[in-house]
Amino acid sequence: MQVNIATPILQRHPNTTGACAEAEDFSRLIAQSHARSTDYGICSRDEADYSTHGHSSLLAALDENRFLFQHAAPVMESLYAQIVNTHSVVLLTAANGLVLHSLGDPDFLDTASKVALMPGVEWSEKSKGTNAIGTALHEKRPLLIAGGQHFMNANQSLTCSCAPIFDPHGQVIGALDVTSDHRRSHLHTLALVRMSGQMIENHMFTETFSGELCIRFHARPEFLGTLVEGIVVFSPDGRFLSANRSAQFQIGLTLESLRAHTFSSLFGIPISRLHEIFGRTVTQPHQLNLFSGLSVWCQVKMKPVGQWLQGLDMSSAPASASSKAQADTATKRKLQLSSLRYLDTGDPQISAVIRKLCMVRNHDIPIMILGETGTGKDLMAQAIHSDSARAGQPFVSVNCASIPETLIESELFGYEEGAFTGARKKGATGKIQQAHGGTLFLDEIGDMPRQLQARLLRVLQDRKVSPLGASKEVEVDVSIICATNKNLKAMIAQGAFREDLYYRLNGLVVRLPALRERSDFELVAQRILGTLCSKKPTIGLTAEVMSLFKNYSWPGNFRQLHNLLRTAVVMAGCDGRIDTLHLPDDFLEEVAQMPMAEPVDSPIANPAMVAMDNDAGNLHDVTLAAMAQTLRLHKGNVSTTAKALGVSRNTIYRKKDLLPPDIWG
Ligand SMILES: Nc1ncnc2c1ncn2[C@@H]1O[C@H](COP(=O)(O)OP(=O)(O)OP(=O)(O)O)[C@@H](O)[C@H]1O
Repeated sequence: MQVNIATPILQRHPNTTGACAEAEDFSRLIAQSHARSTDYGICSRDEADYSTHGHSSLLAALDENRFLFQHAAPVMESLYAQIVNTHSVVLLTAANGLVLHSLGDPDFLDTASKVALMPGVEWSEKSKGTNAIGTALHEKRPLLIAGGQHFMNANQSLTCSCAPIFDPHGQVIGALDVTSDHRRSHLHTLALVRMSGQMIENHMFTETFSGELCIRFHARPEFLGTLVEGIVVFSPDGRFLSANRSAQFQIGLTLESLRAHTFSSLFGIPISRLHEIFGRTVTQPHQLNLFSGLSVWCQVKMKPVGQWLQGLDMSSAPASASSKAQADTATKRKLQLSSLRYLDTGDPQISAVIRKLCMVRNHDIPIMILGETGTGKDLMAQAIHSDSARAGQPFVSVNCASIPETLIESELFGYEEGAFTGARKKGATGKIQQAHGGTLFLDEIGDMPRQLQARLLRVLQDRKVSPLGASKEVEVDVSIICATNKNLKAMIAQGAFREDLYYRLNGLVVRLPALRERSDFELVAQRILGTLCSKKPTIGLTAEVMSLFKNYSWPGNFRQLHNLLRTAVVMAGCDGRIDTLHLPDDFLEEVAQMPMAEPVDSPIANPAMVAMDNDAGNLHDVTLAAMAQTLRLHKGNVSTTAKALGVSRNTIYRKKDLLPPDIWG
């Protein structure tokens, strides 16, 4: 087979200098990969195996790689936005080369290879021979594999740029790849892919070590806060925990070698001097010298002095294997318990909501959760609290709809002894005060009586509460989350809800999708079954039941699904399979009366399109008009527009050139 060795590798390897050495290095790498491919028993003339791993394996892989997926998905969107219309596909794979997610339009490929760029197909070297994904994962370095450099003839129409992705502990957990037709390849694509991979790694790194002492540095101050800054984290007593790839590069040591270091051995000063030098919890850049003599600008994020000193052990002993293991275990435990992440089960709308919530975490921005009844607003509020710095403090929930109007004032604000007839002898602390230091969750805020809305507004503005009958106000420090299934804007228009209160509460508004809108139904149902049968559940749903469930509208959302499954599990037993005979008659009757589901791209499935079709007549024009209108409504956001119209994002991207340019966000 002809191997093209002229294509330069776009990565400067630490042990080589100059383009010649790089080309030699690369041709050796390709030759070794081809030899491995032969050893795996692959023949270059074989027909490529494009079979998928199956839907349930893919779901399990998505669940297992949720941390990676959650951080990679938004980066993939922006990477794709940069290469849209270049006949390319963006792929995310797990560490074994299994494609987890793809963005883009493989229409440029012939039918067989089109299928290969889909979730569920494995691109390891063992399965496809030399290819960018499998070989980059094997070599643990970014690679561009073009046309004839692929081992199998079947893949030689492709050019692929791939960067492996490392987790915050230096393990390869997946790969990011852009694949295009080999005649349309661009050398700069690999640089884009590498930068995007680095972005994903930095996001994961920062989130994993959010509570640790974090030093960001670069030799040039203008690079602080950019993708290329080094990030290194230490425990409060100065033991090295981890460093991102840029930090390893700048310091000139691998993660393994860095583990023998402490803060003081790396930066040449005792950790106890950090507060003296930097003074505040988030600092201005300051110059320090690395042990190699290189002077770098540093920005430090650390806990306030009191908390800091509590954890400070001045011994600064080097990190032992056991301390690393402890740090790893603590990080893993934190990841497992992070309940926002637990709720992120793969639906893109929910992932987007969780991403936004993570961005505002710990900024005490009031959060408003919208959604139909039973969509998990309460659960989400608890997850926000337990993932925040206020997690150890109270989470106090007030259901404004369930407390009688006459009692809601005293419930919320509390009262002093003898404040009113029937008051308790010693008075009572109101819910707002009970939440001091923690989070106050105002559920069904749309049902708050109008005269109390003004009092609540004052509390939010002044951060003080005055219990009934009290002469003094009490200061309160609470983070506010509210939820409603009502249309507050319509209520404002009708004078039933105060506009000023609305704008106090809506720091970040998130909408939870209804169950029928979610794409992760199977995983969610399996999770609920898991909670209902705690001891090694083997229970599942028959294909017929799953199909019924997927086509049902679920007006009661999770609550309804939960109740239905609870009864069904009792009937079927935890080792059985839930069949239609385990479902309640009224549910089956309702399902039987439902109209047949329409294909999602059909105008019949989309009332907006139907309405316009009557007026216009040319379906194509109507479709474009509906897309333009919806894109405007969603401020150019393709994902939410696609969801609203019930079409794929690709359908919208395909029409990009036909839509007015001013509507893109
Ligand atoms: N993502 C989820 N996975 C599994 N079960 C869930 C999920 N979200 C919510 N539930 C379950 O659904 C039920 C209703 O959830 P929750 O009370 O949070 O909904 P809600 O939107 O606040 O409802 P309402 O508007 O009626 O107060 C609860 O039993 C909850 O445990």
